[in-house]
Amino acid sequence: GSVFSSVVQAPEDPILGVTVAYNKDPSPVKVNLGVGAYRTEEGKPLVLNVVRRAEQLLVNDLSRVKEYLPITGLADFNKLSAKLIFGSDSPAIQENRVATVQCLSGTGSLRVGGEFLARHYHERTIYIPQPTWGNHTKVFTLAGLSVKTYRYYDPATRGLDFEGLLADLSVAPPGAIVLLHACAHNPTGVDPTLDQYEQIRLLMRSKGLLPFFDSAYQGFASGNLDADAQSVRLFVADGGECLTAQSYAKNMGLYGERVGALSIVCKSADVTVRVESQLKLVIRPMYSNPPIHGASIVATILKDREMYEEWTIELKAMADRIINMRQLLFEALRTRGTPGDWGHIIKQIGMFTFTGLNREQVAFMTKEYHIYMTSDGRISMAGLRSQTVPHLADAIHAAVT
Ligand SMILES: Cc1ncc(COP(=O)(O)O)c(CN[C@](O)(C(=O)O)[C@@H](O)C(=O)O)c1O
Repeated sequence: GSVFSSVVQAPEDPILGVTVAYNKDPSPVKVNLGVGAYRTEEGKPLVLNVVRRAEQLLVNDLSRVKEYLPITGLADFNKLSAKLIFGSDSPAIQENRVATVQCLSGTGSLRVGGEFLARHYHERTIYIPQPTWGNHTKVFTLAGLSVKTYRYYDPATRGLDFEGLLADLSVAPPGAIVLLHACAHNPTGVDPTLDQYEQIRLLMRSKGLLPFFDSAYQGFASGNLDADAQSVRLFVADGGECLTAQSYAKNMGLYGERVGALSIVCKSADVTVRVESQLKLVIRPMYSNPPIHGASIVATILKDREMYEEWTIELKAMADRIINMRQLLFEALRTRGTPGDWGHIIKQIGMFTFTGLNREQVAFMTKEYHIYMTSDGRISMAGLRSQTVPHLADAIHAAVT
C-alpha cells in the first residue's frame, strides 16, 4: 500500500473552507460573506483600473525581463512600501533604520517576521488579540513562537475591552512580542482610538514589549491611507523598534499575486544592515526570492503621482461601498424590527461585521438561507450587494426570532 496510507483527512480552513462550501451549493440565492475579498455592486471581483493600466505599461516595456529578484525582493517596491506605511517624511526611513523585505503577501510577511524573531529575539512569547484572524496562531506557532492571547473584544458592549487589554499586556513578560492590527481589526471591526493607542504605546514601551503590526487593510478602514497608518506611525515616531507586515491583497486588489512586505524598524542604521542580512537567511531556504509581477505593479503605481492619486480614488470607492452596505443592512434590520441592538454594524470599520450571531444561528442561516459566513459570526461586508441585503436581513431576522 501507499507510504502515505496513514495520512488522515485534514479539516477545511475555517475561512477559506467557507468558499469551498459556497461553491458546492447549487442554490440561486446563495451569498458568500466568508473570505475577506472585495466584490462590486454586481457581485464580481474587482481588478482596479489603475492596476490594469500599470500592467499595460509593464507588458509594453520590452526591456523588462524575468530574471530572479534579489532575496529581499524588488528594491523600488520595498522603499515605496516603507514610505506608504511609515509616511514619506518618516525619520526612521531618512535615518536608514528600516529593513524591508518583499514577502508573499501579508501571510508571508507575518511568517518571515515570526521566523526571524524565533531565531534572533530573546523573548519567544507573542501575544495576539482574542479574537484575531484565525491564521495568526498557526503562522506564529509554526514559526517557533509561543502564542498567548490578550483580551481585546467585549461581547457585552461589542466594543474594545480596553481595560482587559491593558491588564493582560501589563502582566506580559518584559520584552514579549505583541501583535497589533494596524487598522480594521479582523474579525471584530473594532479598533482602539488613537488616544487608546497612545496609552498602549506608553505601557508597551515601559515594559519593553515589542510591537508587531499586521497591516492588511491600510486604506480600507477609513478610505484614507495615511489615516489608517496612524497607529503604526505613533509607535515609530517615538524612535523605538517594531515590525510591520503589509499586504496589498485588499487595498490594491492583488489577492492572488501574493504581494506584501515585512519591515523591521531598528534603533540604528548599523543594526538595520545586520537585521536585513539575517532576514535573507530566513527567506533563501524558504522560497529563495519573491515573485516579480505583483511587486512591479505596486511599484509602478506608487512611484507615479498620477497613478497613486487614481489608486486612492478607487480605494476610497471600495471603502465607501462597504460603508454603504453597513448602512443598508442596519436599516433593513431596523425596518424588520429584528430583535437586538444592531448599532455595531455601522460603528465597526473595515471589511467585516462581527455580528454577535452564534454558531447555531450561523448554521441555521447557511442551511435555510444559503448565507455563507464564518462560524464566529463574522460577515464580509464586501460580499454584500444592495440586492442581497434584504435576503441577509431576512436570514438574520429568522435566526434571532
Ligand atoms: C488581519 C489579516 N492579516 C493578514 C491577512 C493575510 O492576507 P494575505 O496573505 O492574503 O495578504 C489577512 C487576510 N484575511 C482574510 O481576508 C480573511 O480573514 O478572510 C482572507 O484573505 C484570509 O486569507 O483569511 C488578515 O485578515
